[in-house]
Amino acid sequence: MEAVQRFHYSAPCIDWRNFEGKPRGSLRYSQLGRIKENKRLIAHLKPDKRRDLRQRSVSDKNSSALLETGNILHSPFDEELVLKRKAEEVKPYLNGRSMYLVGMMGSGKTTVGKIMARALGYSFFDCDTLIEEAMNGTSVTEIFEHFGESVFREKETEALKKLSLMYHQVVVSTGGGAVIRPINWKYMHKGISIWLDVPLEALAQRIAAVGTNSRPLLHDDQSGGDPYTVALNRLSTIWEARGEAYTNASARVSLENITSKIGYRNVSDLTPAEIAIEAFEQVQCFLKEEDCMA
Ligand SMILES: Nc1ncnc2c1ncn2[C@@H]1O[C@H](COP(=O)(O)OP(=O)(O)OP(=O)(O)O)[C@@H](O)[C@H]1O
Ligand SMILES: O=C(O)C1=C[C@@H](O)[C@@H](O)[C@H](O)C1
Repeated sequence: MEAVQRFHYSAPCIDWRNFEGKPRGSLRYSQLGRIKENKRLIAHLKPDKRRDLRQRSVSDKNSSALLETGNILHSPFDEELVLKRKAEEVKPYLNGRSMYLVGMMGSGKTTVGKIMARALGYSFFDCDTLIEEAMNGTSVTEIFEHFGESVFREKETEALKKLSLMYHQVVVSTGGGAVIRPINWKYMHKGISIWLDVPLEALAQRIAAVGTNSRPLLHDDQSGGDPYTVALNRLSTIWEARGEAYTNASARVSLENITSKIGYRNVSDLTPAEIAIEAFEQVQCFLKEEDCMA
């Protein structure tokens, strides 16, 4: 319990809807002192060393000693507890409403969405998978190739409509482009939409690592650059066209902001569970605002 309290941080509620271009971390931190202290303590550690410490803290019976050296040196076990507790805090105020995760390709909607669903005791759906099932197992890439993007977008809207009308208490990982059609927002606003805002460079790194086979909009056989550069160029073009559409979401989870808040150096140091915890915090902020406006 104590470990939970040490790790606990409160999310600053920000009015990010005054969005101009790509948001960058510029929050007012209520716990700046603690963050600075954390930074000072771990600044000299490389990410793998920090992970090392986290791992050690799980196996070490006296793990509190490690935890006391800074709030960030928590173990996955602590993360689970915080996650569970956050989910329990939020759940009564959701009134069964579903959550829709939006964000660019590779932003972690599926990874984080599954964690959130498990913590809430909700079911999880991946919109791309539902479309593939509705097309008798035809993959997203094949749908794009054989039928074109417009058919895929129609199917995407049908899937979101069905999800929003037929299901409650679900977490949905939407396709990266679900935000571009206003009609889709009509369905997603029946629940709470959460934007996973990840810097393009981090997305390009993840995508370069796994390849673009299942992401037809990122295919680029012409440019011939290395996978990271190709992915970054394609993502930048897509971002230009739809970045602003993500701001329709009820809540924004900025990986850059969490990174500064916890005191990490890179967004790639964040675990999916840490991101899920922040998502619950931002949902709480949204619910409070909603309550004030009612
Ligand atoms: N916090 C994280 N740190 C490092 N890698 C991550 C993180 N979250 C997700 N990933 C990795 O990034 C890749 C994309 O993640 P995921 O499939 O969850 O994203 P997505 O938003 O659902 O993608 P898409 O919309 O393209 O289907 C996966 O290989 C996943 O393991
Ligand atoms: O960003 C996009 O437009 C897409 C993202 C994927 O999840 C798939 O929905 C499809 O590849 C299109």
